[in-house]
Amino acid sequence: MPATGTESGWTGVVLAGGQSRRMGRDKATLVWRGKTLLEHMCTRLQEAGATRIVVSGAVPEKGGVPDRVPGLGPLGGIASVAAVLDDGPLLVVPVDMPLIEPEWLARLAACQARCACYQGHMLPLWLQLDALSRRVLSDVLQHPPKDRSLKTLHAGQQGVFLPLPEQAATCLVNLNTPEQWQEVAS
Ligand SMILES: Nc1nc2c(ncn2[C@@H]2O[C@H](COP(=O)(O)OP(=O)(O)OP(=O)(O)O)[C@@H](O)[C@H]2O)c(=O)[nH]1
Repeated sequence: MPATGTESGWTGVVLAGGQSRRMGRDKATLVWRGKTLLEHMCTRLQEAGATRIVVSGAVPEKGGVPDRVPGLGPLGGIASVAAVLDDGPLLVVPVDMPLIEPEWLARLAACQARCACYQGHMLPLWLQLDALSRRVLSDVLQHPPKDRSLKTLHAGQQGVFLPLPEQAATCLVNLNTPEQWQEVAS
């Protein structure tokens, strides 16, 4: 199990699989300020209070929980991680948001919200898993759904979002393309 930390508290999960097609190279291994994006995200989660970090996706040289059913995107990655961990709280983040502020992750981890939102838009990858979403995830691996959107995890769960305030905008930068990467790296 490629995890570090203790068995108590909450587990931070970094989604680091996928194809990085738009970027044209593996986003997890891009180096920014002397560290890879994957290392940055692990650090952010630790700073937010995660007592264990798990990487989702077969990341070369870093270990990682491989996707059990390839091709299901982030939903499949999260389901694969949830399947190998105990029932403790999990907080999931993507690998490509290096400006994420630990403060907001800590707030999400500390409240009952399932997911953060900003200006009315859900941030589906800032995700906290509860018993219900774990049940949905277990079905995902056995019966892969047509709709692979993470929104399926939140169906019928309106009103359980943590709204991020205006000042959180800067940490929502998502690096998907070489242009976005250049902007942050330069
Ligand atoms: N474990 C796992 N993680 C994934 C998978 N697809 C995407 N991710 C992760 O989910 C987050 C959002 O990914 P996207 O930007 O939507 O997809 P991507 O594959 O990284 O990039 P594109 O190919 O350009 O769409 C990133 O942190 C990815 O590393 C997958 O199939 N498995």
